Amino acid sequence: MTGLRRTLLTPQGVAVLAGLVLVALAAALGPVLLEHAATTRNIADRQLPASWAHPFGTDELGRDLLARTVVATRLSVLLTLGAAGISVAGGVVLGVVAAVLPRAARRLVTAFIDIMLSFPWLLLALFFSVIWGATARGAMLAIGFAGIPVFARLVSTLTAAVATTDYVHAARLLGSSSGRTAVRHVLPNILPPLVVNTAAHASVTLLSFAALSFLGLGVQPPEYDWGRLLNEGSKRIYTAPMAAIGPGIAIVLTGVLFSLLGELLSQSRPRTVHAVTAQDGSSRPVPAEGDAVVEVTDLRVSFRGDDGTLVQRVRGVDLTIAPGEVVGIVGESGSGKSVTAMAVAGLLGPEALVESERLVFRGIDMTRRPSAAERRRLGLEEAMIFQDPLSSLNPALTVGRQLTEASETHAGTSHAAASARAAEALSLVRIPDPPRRLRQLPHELSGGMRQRAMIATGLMGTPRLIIADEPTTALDVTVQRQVMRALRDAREQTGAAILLISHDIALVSGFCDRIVVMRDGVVVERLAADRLGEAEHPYTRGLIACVPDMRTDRSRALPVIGVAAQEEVLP
Ligand SMILES: Nc1ncnc2c1ncn2[C@@H]1O[C@H](COP(=O)(O)OP(=O)(O)OP(=O)(O)O)[C@@H](O)[C@H]1O
Repeated sequence: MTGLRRTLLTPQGVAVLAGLVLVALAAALGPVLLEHAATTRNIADRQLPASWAHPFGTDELGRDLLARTVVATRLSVLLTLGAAGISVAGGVVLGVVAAVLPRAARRLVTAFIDIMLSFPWLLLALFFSVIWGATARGAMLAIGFAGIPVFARLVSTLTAAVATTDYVHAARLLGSSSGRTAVRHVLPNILPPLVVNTAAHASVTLLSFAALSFLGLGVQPPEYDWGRLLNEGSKRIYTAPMAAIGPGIAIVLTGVLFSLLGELLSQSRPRTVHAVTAQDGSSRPVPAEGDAVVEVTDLRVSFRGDDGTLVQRVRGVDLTIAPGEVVGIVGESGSGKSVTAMAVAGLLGPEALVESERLVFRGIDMTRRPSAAERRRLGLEEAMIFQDPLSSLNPALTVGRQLTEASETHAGTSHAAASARAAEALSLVRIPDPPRRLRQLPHELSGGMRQRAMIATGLMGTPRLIIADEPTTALDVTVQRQVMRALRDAREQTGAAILLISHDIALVSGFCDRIVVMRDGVVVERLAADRLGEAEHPYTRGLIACVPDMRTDRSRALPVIGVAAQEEVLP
């Protein structure tokens, strides 16, 4: 909102606002104040050229064309808004449906949208106007429907992009239903670009109305809009040019205003973020010791390759995490660390084929769809911290809103109690001035603070497992230390187990109890963190050899992992 206000206070913003106010006044007051001048016939003054008395001249019945142009504002603008509304509403419905349908049906709808888009827009409008007839209503429906494919494509693309973001994954992890996720997380984030495009599209819609009315297919006498006036004036373009230029100016200026409004809205779009969950009680619940938090046996995850064949990316992984244990998964990029963690969290999408002998989180079978009660438990007991804190927080919601969401939803905590808990969680991860930070949007926090806010999100429930997927990769070294300290504090406070994913074996060995080394979808070695020196697998030793220390000869290149593993170039 601040961004919008700032943009509107620029000279361009003020000019656009003033123009829009003028158009709104003409639409509201024109038919009231000028109806008489616009409709009174005066045969003596017929077809006069422009003069001081009649700046746009008069028509063949002696009616003042300036008055008629002003009066026509209302119908022109209403028809434009009506048609744009139809395009947007139809586009949102079709676009969201296209984005959520199963793969085959989605392809069908997308192909239909693509075919519609391949026709020039005005051609579609002409086609529809033949169906609905040459009336003002028919033109509005025709232009509105012709615009639906444009918005359907925009919405399906935006929805698909938002649906794969970390904060939507996080919302799913917190047990948010599809409807709630769409309304709370997807819609607010596709709304700004949608509004921007709607404003820009309105100018095209206005021009299309003018075109249809000009062709005699739109508004019919005795009604008149700017296109109709342009049509009538064009017949006298050589003798009384203002009869056509007058309505033409109205069309162009209003169209430019709509375009500029779209431009201004796009400039003021905030860049955003989102985070957390909670519970009321004053004393922080400590999970009971007992069975393993995570039990994974023979996990296999496959994705379809470009040629349609299934490619196994995780191949037979076994993993057990005890309560409170800190386990690290290390391995080079593409080794399957994240996919393993996402499978544990139940966050892999339908594109992944997950098979396993056993995939259990605290008694919940993660291979099948969880029940409502299990979803609630998962929302409170699992926390996920992704690599990029900016993309893991919903940019459209305040930090406080994101922190309190899960506790209010799943634990039934009151808003006041959840807010107090959120402030407590932020202090716990050492974010100063929690009340102020809770009111801010994610982009107003620094990168390290955002990551710590994500950790605080996990503290709002009763976390049994915190999955941190490369939580410090995007941060500089000092901030990395703060984030790792926050993670350690979180563990001490809650007793939660931690699954830390990283390619940095030094970071993992300093933080974890146990290390699991993955390569090419397979676990190649398991080690106690304090026994790195005893690593046996050449790949693990290669990873260790790549970590520089105080004794490293800086004039020599570090070993390359693959080469180190193959040639066993090891310390
Ligand atoms: N949605 C997906 N569709 C197809 N392939 C995928 C998908 N997600 C992951 N993969 C593939 O699975 C393999 C393992 O990916 P994963 O993200 O687990 O690697 P990683 O070890 O976490 O590496 P990084 O540190 O780069 O994230 C990669 O080859 C990746 O391309």
